[in-house]
Amino acid sequence: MSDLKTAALEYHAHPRPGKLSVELTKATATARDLSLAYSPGVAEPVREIARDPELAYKYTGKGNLVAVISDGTAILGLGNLGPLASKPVMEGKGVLFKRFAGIDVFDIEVDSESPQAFIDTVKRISITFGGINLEDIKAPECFEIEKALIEQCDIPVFHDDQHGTAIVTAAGMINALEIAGKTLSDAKIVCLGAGAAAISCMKLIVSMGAKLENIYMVDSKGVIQSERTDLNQYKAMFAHPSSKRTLADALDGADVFVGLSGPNLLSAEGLKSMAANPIVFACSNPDPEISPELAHATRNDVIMATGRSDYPNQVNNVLGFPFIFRGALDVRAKRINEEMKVAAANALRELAKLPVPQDVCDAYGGAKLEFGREYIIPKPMDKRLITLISDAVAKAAIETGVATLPYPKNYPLQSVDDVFNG
Ligand SMILES: NC(=O)C1=CN([C@@H]2O[C@H](COP(=O)(O)OP(=O)(O)OC[C@H]3O[C@@H](n4cnc5c(N)ncnc54)[C@H](OP(=O)(O)O)[C@@H]3O)[C@@H](O)[C@H]2O)C=CC1
Ligand SMILES: CC(=O)C(=O)O
Ligand SMILES: [Mg+2]
Repeated sequence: MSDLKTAALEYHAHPRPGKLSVELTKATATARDLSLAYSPGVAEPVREIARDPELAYKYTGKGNLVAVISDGTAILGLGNLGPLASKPVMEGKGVLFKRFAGIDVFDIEVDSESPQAFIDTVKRISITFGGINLEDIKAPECFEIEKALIEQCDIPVFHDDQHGTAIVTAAGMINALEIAGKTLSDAKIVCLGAGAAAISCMKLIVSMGAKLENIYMVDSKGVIQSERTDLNQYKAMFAHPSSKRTLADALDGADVFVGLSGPNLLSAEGLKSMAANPIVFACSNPDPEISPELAHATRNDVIMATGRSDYPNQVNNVLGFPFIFRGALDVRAKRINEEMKVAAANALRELAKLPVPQDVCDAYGGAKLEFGREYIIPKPMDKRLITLISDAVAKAAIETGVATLPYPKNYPLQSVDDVFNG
């Protein structure tokens, strides 16, 4: 077994299985404590919540509890391996929510026979939570599922692979283009993949200034263009007249490659045919569309990012979802709207340009990190993410009328330790 495989299995198995546990937040040492926590005292908040459902936020953990829910149909880039196999990833998302934003998570893996069964299941349990993070659900079903749940639930419902990925990709792409001396409005962009992540990423960058006619989306059957008759409505939004048919056709002269598809699908030849200072976001997990080693060996002017933690420029939704939910929960937003997403992308993009604190450099091997080809986007360990992104999201929620609480007294948060000092 490879070192990483052995270490990863050991990490998950020992000293106890999994990565998360439930912790107590109140005293439980005495009979008196138990008579408050459970019978008879627990009856008092029950009566209060029955009288006024909003009081669930006051007397239970609802307001800081997010459900991470999957059906296991698109686990990372590993494919449809079923709900149980998705559990390590969902627990992993729980780790990130807690570590970076102080948010409690129940991971829920749903064995559903249809999108409607999944929707019904999630709807029925949604009252337990302050928010719902949908994860690793394949396209096109994910679009219908998310839309229905947003309509039916009065808490934020957010498909992370769509919007978390889009926010982080947009931030990284705008910064990488700036470093390359290019602009989003002129960039020729190839997106390999036309699923949950790809469709949402391309929609967000169009809303931030990219031109639809400059985007070539490529699925497993080739370039998405007007003569295709096999496109679902989501792919069809990106069809335009073009003589390009293959990934190789699309890459010729392109400024940007975004991979949201699967492993090793971008060849050295394809990369060679791109324009000067090509930007390559090979975001498939765990194995990117092209390895950074091959990309750098192929061209010395490439600006390279992956979704992984072990290379520079990690374009991964971990830079988004913990902080976006933190901001949304803290103003009790009813939904996460487009303005909140754009605010998050802009906050992330701007943070990359600020001087990087020494503790962040130390967590990544000690070398000085500075805005440039090897540092286009902040690192997940940067404590300023919660300060800036959660603040931007909360303010956007307030400004657009989806917040039901005022700007929090403890904002902007200086660290995750500030969360309950409100
Ligand atoms: N770095 C990050 O933060 C994130 C990365 N991702 C990565 O993006 C990838 C897709 O995830 P997601 O969108 O959720 O999954 P989906 O199942 O929704 O979409 C997968 C897409 O990949 C396409 N695809 C698969 N094989 C090929 C191929 N050989 N050539 C061209 N296209 C191909 C599929 O094409 P078709 O439509 O023809 O079937 C489909 O459009 C995964 O690898 C995942 O790890 C996802 C979210 C976040
Ligand atoms: C990062 C992530 O959510 C994915 O690869 O699916
Ligand atoms: Mg995912």
